[in-house]
Amino acid sequence: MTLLKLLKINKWVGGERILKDISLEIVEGEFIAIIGPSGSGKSSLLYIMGFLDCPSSGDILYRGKPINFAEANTISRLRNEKMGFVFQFHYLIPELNLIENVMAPQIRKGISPKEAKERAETLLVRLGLKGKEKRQVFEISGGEMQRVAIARALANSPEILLCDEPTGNLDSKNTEKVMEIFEEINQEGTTIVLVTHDLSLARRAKRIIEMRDGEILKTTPLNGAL
Ligand SMILES: Nc1ncnc2c1ncn2[C@@H]1O[C@H](COP(=O)(O)OP(=O)(O)OP(=O)(O)O)[C@@H](O)[C@H]1O
Repeated sequence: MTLLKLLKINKWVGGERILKDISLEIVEGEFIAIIGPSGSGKSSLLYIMGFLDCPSSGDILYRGKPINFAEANTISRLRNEKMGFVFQFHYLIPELNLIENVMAPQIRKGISPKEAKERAETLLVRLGLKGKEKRQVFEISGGEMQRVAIARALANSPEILLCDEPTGNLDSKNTEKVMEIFEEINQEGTTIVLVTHDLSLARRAKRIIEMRDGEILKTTPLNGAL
């Protein structure tokens, strides 16, 4: 089943066409890596996939339904309920402790505090943070912060996890931990799109999309491409 379909997506920024006629289909359960040189449009494409930015032209379908960027409420509900995001910087809320950070998106969705707390606890344990649930964000390491960010991204059991250089600030040991978590949740059925500079990480995905100058240069293997 196709989860996300992009059809002839273009994005213009300040007179520059940064995405050029991008067509792409993401099937449920895929693990896709997007690679390419700096400035090739990887992040811009990921943002559009996550409805964080709107295209200048082209169509997007989520589970076959056209996305209308003018419907802000529908878009934000889809984003909150179906999508998870992990960025290079964790964007955790410093005023909240770790468990509260993971509870926050669930509370926003209307889940009861009791249920949200239980799920947050389970996720933090799963991500190796047992016993640190009540710590403040500044009381844990960078690798741990990124794992809390992943727990938060998984809090609402997203259908798709969109990750922009999630290991960009991590050492090799923490990078490995994060990649193992991604592989694990992908095996459990979560679709993943990972933007990375690192070819060795990209090779762990099931499909690699290579970008250059706002275009898809190559998709490996070729079968999923439109
Ligand atoms: N908000 C913006 N304003 C102006 N130009 C932008 C903006 N966002 C992206 N661009 C331009 O669009 C192009 C693609 O940027 P993008 O961040 O998508 O590339 P990238 O492949 O993710 O790069 P990097 O690997 O360095 O993060 C670049 O030329 C960039 O300068």
